[in-house]
Amino acid sequence: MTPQTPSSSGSEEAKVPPKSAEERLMVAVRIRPLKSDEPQRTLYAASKKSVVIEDDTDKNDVLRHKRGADKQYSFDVVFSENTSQEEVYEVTTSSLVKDVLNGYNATVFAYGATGAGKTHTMVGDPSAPGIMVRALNDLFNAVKDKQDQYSVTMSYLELYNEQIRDLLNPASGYLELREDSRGRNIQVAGLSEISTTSTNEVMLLLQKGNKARTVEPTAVNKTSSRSHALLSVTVKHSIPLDKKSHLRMRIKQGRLFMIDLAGSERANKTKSRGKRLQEGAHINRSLLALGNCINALSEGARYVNFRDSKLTRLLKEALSGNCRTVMIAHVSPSLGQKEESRNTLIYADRANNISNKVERNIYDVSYHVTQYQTVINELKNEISRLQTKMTEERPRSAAPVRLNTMERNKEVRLLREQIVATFKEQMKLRRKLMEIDSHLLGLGMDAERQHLVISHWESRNNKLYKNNINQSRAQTQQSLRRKMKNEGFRSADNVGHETADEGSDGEIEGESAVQQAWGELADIEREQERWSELRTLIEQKLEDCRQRGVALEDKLPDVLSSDDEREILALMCRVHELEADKMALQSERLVRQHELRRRDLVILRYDRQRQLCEEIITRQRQLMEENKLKLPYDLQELYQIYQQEIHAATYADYSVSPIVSPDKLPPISKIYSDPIFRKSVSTADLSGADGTPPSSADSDDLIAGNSNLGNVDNFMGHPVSRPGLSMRLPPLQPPSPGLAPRSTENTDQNLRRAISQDSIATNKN
Ligand SMILES: Nc1ncnc2c1ncn2[C@@H]1O[C@H](COP(=O)(O)OP(=O)(O)OP(=O)(O)O)[C@@H](O)[C@H]1O
Repeated sequence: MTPQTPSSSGSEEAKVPPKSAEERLMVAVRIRPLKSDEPQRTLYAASKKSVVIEDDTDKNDVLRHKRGADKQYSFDVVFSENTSQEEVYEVTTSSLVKDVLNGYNATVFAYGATGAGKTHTMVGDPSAPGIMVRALNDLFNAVKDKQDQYSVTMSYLELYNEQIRDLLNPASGYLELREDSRGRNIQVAGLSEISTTSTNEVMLLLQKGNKARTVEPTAVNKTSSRSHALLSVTVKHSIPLDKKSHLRMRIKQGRLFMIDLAGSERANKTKSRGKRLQEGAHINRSLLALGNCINALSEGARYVNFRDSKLTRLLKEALSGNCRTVMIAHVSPSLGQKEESRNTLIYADRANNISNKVERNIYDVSYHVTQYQTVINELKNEISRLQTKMTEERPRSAAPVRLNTMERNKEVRLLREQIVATFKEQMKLRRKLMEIDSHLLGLGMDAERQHLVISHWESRNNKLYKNNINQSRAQTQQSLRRKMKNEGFRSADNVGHETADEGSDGEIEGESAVQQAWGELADIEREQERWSELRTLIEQKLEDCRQRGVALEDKLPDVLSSDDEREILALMCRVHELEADKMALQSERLVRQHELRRRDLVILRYDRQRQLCEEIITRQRQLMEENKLKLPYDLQELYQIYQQEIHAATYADYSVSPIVSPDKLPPISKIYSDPIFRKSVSTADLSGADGTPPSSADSDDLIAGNSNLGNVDNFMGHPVSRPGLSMRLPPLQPPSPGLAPRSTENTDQNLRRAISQDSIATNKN
């Protein structure tokens, strides 16, 4: 959603425009129509962006009237009483749906007093469907014809009396809200996430959920929602990064939350007693917590207490995280609801000041050969089991035909659909597992890089890192504490009196690099733990799904009676087989890619060795020339053959004849300055941009994988020389496929620092 221009608030003050990286919460106000039993109006839409609450003092009181006691509030948009459901959806939510398809998170929530029209806006009725129905419809229509690229899951929960219930599976009882130690990643354990791409199915699910919701009549609203309802739809878009195979994918994942809050209420107005009263108290408590959060956020408070209620914990991301959020505040125009309407407008006005940092959720994943092979084997087993069931097993009992043809056909069709559905679900879960494995692999590589930084530092300090990881971690922490203490002492005593024994800048830099590496490593370990847990969960789901499939297949022999039916199921198996074959082909391609990468590495190594030989020969020849040594004939011949070989390989494609005479002993390395040679030797950045022979510093840039870093020869002000090598050597590591989304820049710098420290130490010695 492109946020609308910020409007002035209730106090009519101009607002500071939001920072470019941030997006302000959009606030809309909807006024519901006056009811027949509500004789007097007190509130109206003054324009498309403002609402007026009339002063209810005597209109004949001229003096007071003149003072302009009517209060005007301005918002991003104000919907008057006769605004259609469609318009409300178009203005507030339709753009959010597009955003979600593009990988953004978005939330739209309805806020307001009881009976103000929240459920009408969010759910509506069959003749005037609300936001939830329209958004789901648009989402599913958008992905309808691209089911291979999109996966959509939905969940629907209610928060009733501070208890969470799954509206799609109410039998599951109360569910627990979980979050990590930092209060992030809030999840409802055991909530059903239903995966579907059928609009009809999703509408049925929504209806089912709405029926399960707790609704009771009160004096204010005959169908008062006694709970907060949260509908969540997650859309995952997988885009292949290599055109032919699906081995590397770019994933865009967006989530849309649609929330119908319960309305705040006054017990004397709702005439609530007993259970209703208790519900009202819970509703009010959670809305109060929400109000407090809105207050704190609108004032830019550094600490906002989301922990006061489950509602605020669930809304945390929408109010302060990576999420585009729209609040639709609902008000009644009735004089009898004036206080409630005023309160709603005040909170809506405050919410106008809240902004979120919004970014797209995009990440790349690569699938790996071994993962593919396991999946393919498992798929093949499934298929062969299914085939056995079809061909070998006849109906167990020579059962009389129990059902008529139509019923039987229906049964077979149903069974077939169920088997296909479980198969598809299995494929999806297997892909998910592969994604998780890929991510874990990426994390493992990240961890490896950090270990490398640390082990470099440790080896410089003559410690054996691998045997003493825990000890090393403790030592670094100890040294960090020592350093902090020193710094505290220094700052207290006024900096500028540093003594020589405090170590060189290089040591301090090295130490901070290693400390950073330990920090990164701890983060990576935590993330590894989280992803491993997720893996276990998906594995469990896959096993459940597989069991379901087996149970369905067991029914096959009983229902298949004609050869036609067997034929249809055989075709179905064929489709599955083809799917497995497709995966096998993808895997083969991956194997070939790996092989090519491995060979590239071997070539690079040979090339490096050859360059070293060239350098040695060149220097020897220089020495011979300088000392006027006569070459023995056989050596001369060898030089000649060698030179011809090199030039034949180098110039083959360019038809440039080498003019080199072995008698005059031109240095062989002269060929390095020839651009054609350099081009042919390697496409992997072997030469400097200006055509000069690359330096060892360039080589380090390659090792560190970052050619933008500064010159290592002058790293941290220290001259660093690399004896013996005047030419650039290609990196020994092949470029790793774009696996992990984590940034490696810091690691690279740290690694370079650690390596540079080594050289400094070598030079000093
Ligand atoms: N814009 C509207 N147009 C027509 N009828 C409306 C509109 N808004 C609300 N209503 C009607 O007003 C009544 C109360 O609305 P609704 O149930 O949506 O209120 P609510 O804010 O969800 O209340 P609660 O918090 O008690 O659940 C319903 O009968 C609803 O159909």
